[in-house]
Amino acid sequence: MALAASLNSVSIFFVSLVASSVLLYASYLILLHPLRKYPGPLLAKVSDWFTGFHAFKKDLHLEIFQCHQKYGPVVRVAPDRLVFNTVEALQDIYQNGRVSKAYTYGSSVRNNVDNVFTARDKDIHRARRKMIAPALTERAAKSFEPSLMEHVATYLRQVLEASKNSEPLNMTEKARHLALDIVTELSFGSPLNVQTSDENRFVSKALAFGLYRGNIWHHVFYLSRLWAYSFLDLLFFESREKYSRLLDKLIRDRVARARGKSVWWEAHFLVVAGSDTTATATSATFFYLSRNRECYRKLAQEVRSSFASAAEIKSGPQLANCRYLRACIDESLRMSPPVPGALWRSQDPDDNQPLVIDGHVIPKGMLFGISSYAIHHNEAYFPDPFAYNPERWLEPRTPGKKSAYDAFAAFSIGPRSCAGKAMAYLESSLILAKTLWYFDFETAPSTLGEVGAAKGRERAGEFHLEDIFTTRHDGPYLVFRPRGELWKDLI
Ligand code: HEM
Repeated sequence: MALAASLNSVSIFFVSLVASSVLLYASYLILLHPLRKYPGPLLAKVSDWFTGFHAFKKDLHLEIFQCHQKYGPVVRVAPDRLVFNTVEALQDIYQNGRVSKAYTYGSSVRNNVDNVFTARDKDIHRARRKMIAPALTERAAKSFEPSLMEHVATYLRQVLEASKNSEPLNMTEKARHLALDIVTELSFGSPLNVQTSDENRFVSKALAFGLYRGNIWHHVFYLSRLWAYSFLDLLFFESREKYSRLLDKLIRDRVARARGKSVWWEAHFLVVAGSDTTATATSATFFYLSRNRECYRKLAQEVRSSFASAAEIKSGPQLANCRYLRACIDESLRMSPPVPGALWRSQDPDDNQPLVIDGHVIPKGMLFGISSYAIHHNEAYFPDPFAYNPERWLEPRTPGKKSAYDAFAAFSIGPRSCAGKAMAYLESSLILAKTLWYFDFETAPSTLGEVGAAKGRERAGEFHLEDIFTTRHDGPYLVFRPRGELWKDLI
């Protein structure tokens, strides 16, 4: 009896100790922490689980947008993290030699080998970027173009086949397969052929799972160091291991001898970086064009009057002169950015001068970033931000006024911005221009036509994205009609 009573008081003592420590720590985070003056949700001030939970729900980009609406241009979204939403902050963060990628990128490092994406050290990053740069310059994109065209032709033949009996096509699926074939050919010199065979289609799922898990770790970093890592790996071991073996084989055949070498990780990263991102850009553009018929008509007119034949649709001055095409792609990237969340950064560890971001002195050790989705919907830079309006990209610059281009962050900016931008624009321009050359298209009838439109939100005109660092999405389902006899080129 006496033992039970003393055990009871010991447990009460420990529970009270834990509860008061938690309370004390929460009070410190709210009242005394260096970021205490910044507004934000209460849970965010005391725990990483605010962003962690939304990363888990895949809606963190929407939540950050809502936070800016509610709290203003600087919001505390975790005990040690601030998100900004201005052009000044975009420059101060990403064009700043005193700022590095945050430690959270370490959660994507495998076997202690950094790649161009994870490297935080500037010298290591420079070396990695130099390694991949020759494959991604504008000139390289041009010399890769014949292979790219072959994959686009395969896609066009599939569209033609479906058009014969007005079969609706899911453009997310088409764009994903096409982009994966292109980027694997670019990285390894041989494609996975997912457009024509389903044998390797599991790769897309394996990549998406890795990105989703990594995005949660970016926000609740310690999970990457805990049991969850091995547990989830065990759960998804098979497809990940299958993917690693496939990658091993592709690389062994072409570029390197063994897994674990740095080239293995660079090639792996290029597949991650260049597949779903470009697929999002093209599927989103198809979505917006199918719903904004005036934009569709203008773009079709531009493409059909700029070239005399399909063979002329290739990189060069004629394609570069299709300014409306570029405006449509940029407007889709604005409304539905393929990397929609905050790219976390911190002050260089060896820099001890005060760091100022958009007029705010940032205490050392804090993380900060900008969500492309949020800044792309900031009314100060993009009036009527939920309207698809490619014309905004064609307006002349007004001196002294921030233009759309100043706030465009789809590829990020600065030394860590996208290395594959030229390839991404070439790929999406060719896919869209060639599709509009050969076909007319419209949204599929009935409920299929609604797939892709923002689920459960009031803005049905928006292409719905799930944030997994890059994105997942579905649709739009489109029905194609060949234009005259032009299709005969394709067979
Ligand atoms: C529309 C398509 C694309 C978008 C929107 C996009 C966006 C981005 C963004 C936002 C980053 C910065 C990530 C960060 O700071 O954490 C990035 C980095 C990168 N992207 Fe892309 N990307 C696209 C396509 C591609 C393609 C096709 C490739 C190559 C085949 C590529 C290769 C890379 C590489 C190598 C990096 C790392 C750069 C560095 O850290 O130095 N991307 N991309």
